[in-house]
Amino acid sequence: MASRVTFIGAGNMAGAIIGGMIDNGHPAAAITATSPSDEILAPLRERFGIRTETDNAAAVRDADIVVLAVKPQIMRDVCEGLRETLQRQRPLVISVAAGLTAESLQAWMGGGLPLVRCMPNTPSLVGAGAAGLFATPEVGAEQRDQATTLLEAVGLAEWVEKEEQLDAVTAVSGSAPAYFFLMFEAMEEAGVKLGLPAETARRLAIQTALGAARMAQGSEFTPDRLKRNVMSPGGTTERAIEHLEQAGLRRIMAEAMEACAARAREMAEELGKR
Ligand SMILES: NC(=O)C1=CN([C@@H]2O[C@H](COP(=O)(O)OP(=O)(O)OC[C@H]3O[C@@H](n4cnc5c(N)ncnc54)[C@H](O)[C@@H]3O)[C@@H](O)[C@H]2O)C=CC1
Ligand SMILES: O=C(O)[C@@H]1CCC=N1
Repeated sequence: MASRVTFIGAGNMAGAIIGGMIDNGHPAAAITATSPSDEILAPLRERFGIRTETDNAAAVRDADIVVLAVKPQIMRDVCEGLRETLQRQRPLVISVAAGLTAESLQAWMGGGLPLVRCMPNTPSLVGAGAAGLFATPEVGAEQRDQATTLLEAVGLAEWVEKEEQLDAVTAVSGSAPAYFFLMFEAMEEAGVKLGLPAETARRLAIQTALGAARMAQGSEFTPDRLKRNVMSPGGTTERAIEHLEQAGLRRIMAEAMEACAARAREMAEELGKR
């Protein structure tokens, strides 16, 4: 029988995982999402046929897995509100919140719960998510498999050994869809300047990213080798790549990703256990 999964919070991230689960055949009747606002829940009910609930505790009562998918800033209130029910029910809890440490989450939930911290991303919606997972000592082998099954249903799931590695995962994949969307915007704008209609430039840029990702995924060649295969000596690509390297693309990426991971650490400090 499929696990009964309750999402506390029904926003972008929960919606993306739910959409991916439904596409992958998880029964809609075994998925519940909560939000204080039925206006948020109605479209999810209509689109996916899942169960919805405005009362968090009621939605947790029959859950095998509870996914905490609210903004980090309200996580403490939400966890404290669920403490009694979670301690009684003892489901596997998966937090997708950036930053918030297992120590804080456990303290707010009353402690000792099987807790997985997960950093997913929104391409989960189309089955192409990339998630990092970290298990606390309370998580048994079967629950680890449950978390793997849930996240693999919507993409790639990679376990990390140390909790702090999740901040790096946030920089590499959690936040990273936005880097590529920014790149699409920039390529479209530049394509328009070069004389293409915006829609044509956008379609070509997106299809090229898809093609490059599919070629690189599982390839026997490194990205560097694949890049060199496009660069004819003295040709056009060489000129573009030289420009990107000289303009400091690698440094810019490193700095942006360090800022991302630093913000996750900062959020853990700001919002952490009190
Ligand atoms: N958006 C993204 O790409 C990613 C987000 N995350 C994490 O996912 C979490 C949620 O982020 P988003 O989905 O982007 O936010 P969002 O703002 O889209 O969704 C939050 C949801 O929580 C609901 N909510 C508010 N108060 C609530 C309460 N008391 N009880 C239950 N539900 C409540 C809201 O109605 C909303 O549906 C965050 O902790 C974030 O760090 C993690 C990875 C990627
Ligand atoms: O921007 C954020 O804080 C969340 C976490 C990773 C992606 N979105």
